[in-house]
Amino acid sequence: MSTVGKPITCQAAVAYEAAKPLVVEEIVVDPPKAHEVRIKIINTAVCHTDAYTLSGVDPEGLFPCVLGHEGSGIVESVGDNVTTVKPGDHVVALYTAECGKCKFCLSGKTNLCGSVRATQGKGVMPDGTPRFHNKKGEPLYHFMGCSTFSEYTVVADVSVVAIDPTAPLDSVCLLGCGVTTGYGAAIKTANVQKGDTVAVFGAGTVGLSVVQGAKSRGASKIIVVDINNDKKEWSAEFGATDFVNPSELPEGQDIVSKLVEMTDGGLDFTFDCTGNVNVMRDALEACHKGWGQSIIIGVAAAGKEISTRPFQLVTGRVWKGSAFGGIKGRSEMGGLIKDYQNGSLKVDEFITNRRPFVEINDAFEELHHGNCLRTVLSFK
Ligand SMILES: NC(=O)C1=CN([C@@H]2O[C@H](COP(=O)(O)OP(=O)(O)OC[C@H]3O[C@@H](n4cnc5c(N)ncnc54)[C@H](OP(=O)(O)O)[C@@H]3O)[C@@H](O)[C@H]2O)C=CC1
Ligand SMILES: N[C@@H](CCC(=O)N[C@@H](CSC=O)C(=O)NCC(=O)O)C(=O)O
Ligand SMILES: [Zn+2]
Ligand SMILES: [Zn+2]
Repeated sequence: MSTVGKPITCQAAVAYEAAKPLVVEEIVVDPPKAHEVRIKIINTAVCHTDAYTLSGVDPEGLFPCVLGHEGSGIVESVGDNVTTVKPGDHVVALYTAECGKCKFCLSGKTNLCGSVRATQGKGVMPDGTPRFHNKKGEPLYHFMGCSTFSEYTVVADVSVVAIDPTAPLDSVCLLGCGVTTGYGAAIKTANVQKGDTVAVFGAGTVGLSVVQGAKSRGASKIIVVDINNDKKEWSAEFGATDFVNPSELPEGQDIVSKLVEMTDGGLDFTFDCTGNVNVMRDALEACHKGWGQSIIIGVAAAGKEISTRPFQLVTGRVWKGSAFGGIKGRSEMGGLIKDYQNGSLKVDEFITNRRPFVEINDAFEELHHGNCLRTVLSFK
């Protein structure tokens, strides 16, 4: 029986309260309105940002909500005036929308899109209402315009991209965030060039994706900095030339001086992939005087601020940030999928764990373990 135009009751993981386990239960997902798309999610992974928001430190965090933003699936139905995807299309959800028409999209300067960001940050669809409610009839907030921790979700048409149907959904879900973010930060935001020296702080999926982006550009030195030695082997597999554990430096040496010493004065590019503001400072200060650029990717908790001596910038170091790797999801996802399919972009290598969706709380738990990069959850 067709579900088109009808509410769908399905399984989801609801975050009712900060810092509490998700509740796996049946929720009701309303049909898509105009310019909206209802997706049957097939796979979703858990990103550190989901854990960050669940922990309660995200100033935009709202409860109860349906988290999840690294997901792939199949379009179930579309609302009026949707022209870019159709039922049956295989898709990846996009937390960075691309409308192609707003000031941001038309600027040619950024991948940030202004079309749905305001309502996205308030946990509702562009008309100001949610499409989710629980069995008691209580509304549930959306998250990052995606909410992939539900068997069915509704997203804005600008927040979804159709992909090659031969691409395995249980791998390419990672292109919805972690892999794209790190890889794009290296090849787009920083635009690393052959021979450049690079340091990556934090060897999670995002950081290791920076590493593979830097390697693909021919960086001469790629130093991974992580407090967990278990990340050393992975770092080498993704292309790092060196690994430094800052907690194991000899007495009197700090990570900045160590990196400056290793690179004859500092790095061409550094990347923060930890979300720790002290690490962000180290990453900036390890840049080469005159031209080094430090890219902030990590997400820091509410109230945290970055600081450094202005002299660091006066003397030519540049501090910048990167969201979704500077990638425009609807224009550029197809290229990333091709890179994955032709073997030039590693994706499967990040999948350390697989679980049925009902085990989602275990996936959150293992995200905090050094031996896990990504857990991919499957609905069926
Ligand atoms: N800007 C954007 O568009 C995006 C930002 N993010 C953010 O990027 C960051 C990384 O995400 P993800 O890769 O999923 O996260 P992970 O938790 O998998 O990776 C972070 C890594 O940093 C390590 N680490 C923690 N503290 C330090 C430190 N002081 N020095 C060096 N290494 C440290 C962690 O070690 P350990 O394992 O021991 O904890 C871990 O290996 C997060 O803040 C996330 O919210 C994610 C996606 C998109
Ligand atoms: N809600 C947080 C901001 C979180 C944040 O910076 N998100 C990243 C993506 S993290 C993905 O895993 C991002 O792209 N931000 C740009 C945006 O438009 O949200 C807060 O308010 O601090
Ligand atoms: Zn993410
Ligand atoms: Zn736009």
